[in-house]
Amino acid sequence: MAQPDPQTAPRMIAISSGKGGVGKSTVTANIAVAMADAGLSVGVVDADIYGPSIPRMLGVSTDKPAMSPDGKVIPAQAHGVKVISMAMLTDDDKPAILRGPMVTKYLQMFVRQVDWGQLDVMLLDLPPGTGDIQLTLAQAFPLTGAVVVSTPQDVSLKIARRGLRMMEQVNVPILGVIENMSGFTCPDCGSVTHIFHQGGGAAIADEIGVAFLGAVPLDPTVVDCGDDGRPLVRAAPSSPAAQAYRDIARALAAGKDHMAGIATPFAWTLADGAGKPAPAAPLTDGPRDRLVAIDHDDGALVLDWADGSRQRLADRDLRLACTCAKCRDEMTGKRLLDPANVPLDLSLLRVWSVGNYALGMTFSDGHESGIYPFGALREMAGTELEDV
Ligand SMILES: Nc1ncnc2c1ncn2[C@@H]1O[C@H](COP(=O)(O)OP(=O)(O)OP(=O)(O)O)[C@@H](O)[C@H]1O
Repeated sequence: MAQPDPQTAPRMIAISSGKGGVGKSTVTANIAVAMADAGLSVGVVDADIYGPSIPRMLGVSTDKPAMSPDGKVIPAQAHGVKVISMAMLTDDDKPAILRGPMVTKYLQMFVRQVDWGQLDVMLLDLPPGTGDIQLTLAQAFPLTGAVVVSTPQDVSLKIARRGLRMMEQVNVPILGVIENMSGFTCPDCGSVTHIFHQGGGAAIADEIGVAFLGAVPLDPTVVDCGDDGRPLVRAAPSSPAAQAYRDIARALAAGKDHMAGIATPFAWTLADGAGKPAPAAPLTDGPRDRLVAIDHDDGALVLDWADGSRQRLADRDLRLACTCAKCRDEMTGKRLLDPANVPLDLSLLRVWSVGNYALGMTFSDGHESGIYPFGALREMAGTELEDV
């Protein structure tokens, strides 16, 4: 598999929320147009498979998309933004009833089988919650990071905190928190009055140690704009909410987090070295569970971590540590794999990235269903040398 070029791979940003109706899709549509207005090439994947609303908000047709001569789906386009959505593949009044694996298939298709051209930024409007689709995305794609949208009410903020923790667990960097419907914009004089609590989004961002990207005021015009397919940044560019969207878009487009750690995705065949990721520049901050280099030497995988430590994990130990459903009972955690059945001379054949948070491996006994999260690898007893 070809490695993405950090210079040309788009920033892939997931827009998420702990609960529905907090304005995540409205934020996505507006910051996409604000980024396009700033000269960036922007694609939006409406990953809200069960309730797609991006086409309506951007005013794009939900007709079945055309195909390019090389068999790719041609995205719709509006306000300088390319869009693909489930709404283009289903009838308006038929809900998408899909099981997890089908959702994964569609999302893969939306990202990889669409004729996006050269994008600077790809925004993924996630469905609300911390379920299957969010995990699927984190596993399947090398997300640059995720943004969490919340309203100022305590319940919404509490749920947002859960979303932030989930992203942390799967090693998706959190680019920041957006507080939406924060204060009310008077339709007559344009002044903003804080009718709910204020500052909860900033407090959560502070608590988790991530950026607070901005507060978007409640503005009745936003609703009409969403219904008319003309985002607020176009319909009322001088309103406080439009200004807030533009500031958020600028902060997200300029982030310095891109491709921190080794570039993903990669698939490395050890025998001939094909696809081996190049070492990344050392990181001065960020999570310690981030790989900056990977090698294989004398029957062991050698992992260099962001905090400067190096770990050597023997091929056979890695095979024995597999926690897939064939090797470990999912309910009791009891090991099902009998070490006597694992050859002493077993070796590692292939290593690949799983999202931004784990490695997949093929061993010489043909086993390849295990996923090794970075956190779990770090906890494995190997030879760990601090500060090499
Ligand atoms: N800043 C705002 N001021 C006023 N209305 C807003 C604002 N942001 C969003 N809305 C309105 O709130 C409603 C919900 O917004 P939206 O569909 O973007 O939420 P969502 O979080 O994507 O919801 P879901 O994911 O559950 O579909 C819409 O009617 C939208 O126009």
